[in-house]
Amino acid sequence: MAAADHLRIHLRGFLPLDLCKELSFIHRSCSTVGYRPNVFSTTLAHLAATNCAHLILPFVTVRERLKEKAEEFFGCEFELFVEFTGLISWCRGASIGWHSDDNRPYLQQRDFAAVCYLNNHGKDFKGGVFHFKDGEPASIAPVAGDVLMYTADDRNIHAVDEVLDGERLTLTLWFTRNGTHDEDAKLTHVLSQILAEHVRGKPYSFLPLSAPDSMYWFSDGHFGFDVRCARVQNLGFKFCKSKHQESSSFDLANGPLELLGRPVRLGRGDKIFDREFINSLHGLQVVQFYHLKASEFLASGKHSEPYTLDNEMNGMELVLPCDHQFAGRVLGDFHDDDDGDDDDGDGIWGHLALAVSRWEEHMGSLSKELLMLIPQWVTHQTVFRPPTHEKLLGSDRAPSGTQSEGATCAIQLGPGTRGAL
Ligand SMILES: O=C(O)CCC(=O)C(=O)O
Ligand SMILES: [Fe+2]
Repeated sequence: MAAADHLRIHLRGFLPLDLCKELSFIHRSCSTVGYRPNVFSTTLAHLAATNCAHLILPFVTVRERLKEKAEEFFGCEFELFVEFTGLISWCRGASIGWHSDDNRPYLQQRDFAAVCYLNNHGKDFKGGVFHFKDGEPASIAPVAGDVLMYTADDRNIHAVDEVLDGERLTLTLWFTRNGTHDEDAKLTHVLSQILAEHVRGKPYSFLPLSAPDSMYWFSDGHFGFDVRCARVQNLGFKFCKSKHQESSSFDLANGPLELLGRPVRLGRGDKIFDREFINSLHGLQVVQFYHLKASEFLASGKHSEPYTLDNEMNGMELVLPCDHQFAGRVLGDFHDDDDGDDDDGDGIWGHLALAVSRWEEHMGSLSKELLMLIPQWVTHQTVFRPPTHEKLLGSDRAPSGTQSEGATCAIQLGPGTRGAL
């Protein structure tokens, strides 16, 4: 079958909804301001650079399945490399006019694209419909779990309508025949360094490391916000000072946003959750994990872990130059009908306490899995899921080709660690 025979395919329900949600969790916990106006992105290289290499694991199986599907459909078995993998979200105002995906000199290696939709047009965002200039299907309104694959050349000129409200989220991959642009070679190089440090006595830590503050700063030239603050705010929380912080003793050479790289606590209303997070990204990941898991916590009947609250909010909220109204306009108000959480305060704090320990367990188990896999990945210069590894991990990974990839969330290998293995 020649590639010319098949230019594009719309695959419905290719990604399980659990995986869509887990990838959304990763994006909302780790994204930085993206490469174009009104866009946020989370690349695998960024995850590796910010102590979050273990969060590459939920991508591995779907990445392999997408590459296999592209090779089969476009008739180029064993010829393709993944050139780029990223979570990309477009917020209000983002759009792209008619283009092909190889339309710049530095993009000419791109042969095929796979765009996986992680949320729904109409429900999670308005606008953002995809159009091909010629041929069928002509227009695609994103549905969570659907994938669009197409050749990256000018036989697939396409455009995306402006996003009018909410945040439109995709997992986007490009494939190439050119091995010098192999993303896996770059990733395995970085991961081998991480493993070498771990072995040499700097134990792998799953506590996130902040990138420079400028990477989280979103601005339209007049107003601005820090995306870490905005995403915590969007779920009803705010960053508060650490209990031990004497702000006067800080030398904030680069301004108040520096406080987001230091220990923080989480507040809601007039109460502070009395737990220190190593930095704002750590707090943000736990809040997003709480949101991801709230309905599961309710259904399991496990509602709470012990927690204490500090009622002294006065003067404790971090004063940052974030325009929350602007952030609300850009990112939209977050609605998720099935998070299962009502707004009664006690339930929220109990669930947050539960999320803290479950987050540690989950990240601890992903980190162990990553450290086990890196040697094989480095040997083969490929990021892959060895079949024997699935068996070792037990029954929570169904065979590929079924609704299976979301299962990484279910793995729990034991009690929480303290962030370093
Ligand atoms: O997100 C989409 O539907 C397509 C985006 C696109 O065309 C691109 O990033 O080149
Ligand atoms: Fe495109």
